[in-house]
Amino acid sequence: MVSAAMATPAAGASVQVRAVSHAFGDAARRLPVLDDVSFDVAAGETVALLGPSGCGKSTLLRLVAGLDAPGAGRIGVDHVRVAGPDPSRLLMFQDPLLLPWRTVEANVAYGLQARGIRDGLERVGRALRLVGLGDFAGAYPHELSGGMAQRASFARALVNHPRVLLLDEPFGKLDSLTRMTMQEELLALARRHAFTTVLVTHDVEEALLLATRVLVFSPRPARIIRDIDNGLPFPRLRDDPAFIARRREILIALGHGEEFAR
Ligand SMILES: Nc1ncnc2c1ncn2[C@@H]1O[C@H](COP(=O)(O)OP(=O)(O)OP(=O)(O)O)[C@@H](O)[C@H]1O
Repeated sequence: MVSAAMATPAAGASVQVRAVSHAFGDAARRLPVLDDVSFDVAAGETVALLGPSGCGKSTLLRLVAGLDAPGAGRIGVDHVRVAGPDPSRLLMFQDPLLLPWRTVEANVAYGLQARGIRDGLERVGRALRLVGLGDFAGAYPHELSGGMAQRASFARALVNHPRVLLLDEPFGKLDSLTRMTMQEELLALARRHAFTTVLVTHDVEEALLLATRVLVFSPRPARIIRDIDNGLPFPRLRDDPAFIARRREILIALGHGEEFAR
């Protein structure tokens, strides 16, 4: 569980996505994936990206991470053009991607060691306690449950003091109860440390529980078809009529018929 006493010195950065278009392939077999996408994420805000499978959400996240450059348009963080990956902008996937031959502590320390950061182990200990894995520093990934492995992956991100966390369906492989716990923990972490979060999810409820704003994308090539300000107060309750109404609005925007949107 998340410890209230811990603090990381990260503060969120703002993100600017301006007229971004992107395609894969060559002139003969061109696959347009993003079509003139523009949005801003304020520092500390959590924005959820929802859209049909294969529309281009992960591609957009990779562009914000700086892993690829957009075909057209511009991506900025704190109004500085993104020119490549940076530890302050971290991408986390559905799969925790832990190295099986390293302990949890060594997995979390990996990026810091590579960058030669001296107080690395202290930072690792803090991050592990923050995600409730303080007693599992010496464990190997095969000794962890799915939820614990994803927590270790979170710790590996937090230890870098990220300013922007880019989450690509981070809870997609977890059972529904672990998923709920992890959602609550992410919410607590994001609110306490004020890092900026861009969350790709297929789960409308997850988007509404966590995000301050929900962007709904069209089928590929992805365009923003709805930008929903999710001003629901915390704690957000799934059975709150306002929550249900917003969920219905999003499902209809995603093209689901009235009968399935209830
Ligand atoms: N490196 C690549 N080379 C060629 N095509 C790619 C590449 N990466 C993604 N694509 C294609 O781009 C489109 C968008 O993929 P992307 O993974 O961004 O979608 P997504 O919205 O995240 O999908 P899902 O919700 O199913 O994860 C898909 O048609 C995919 O096949």
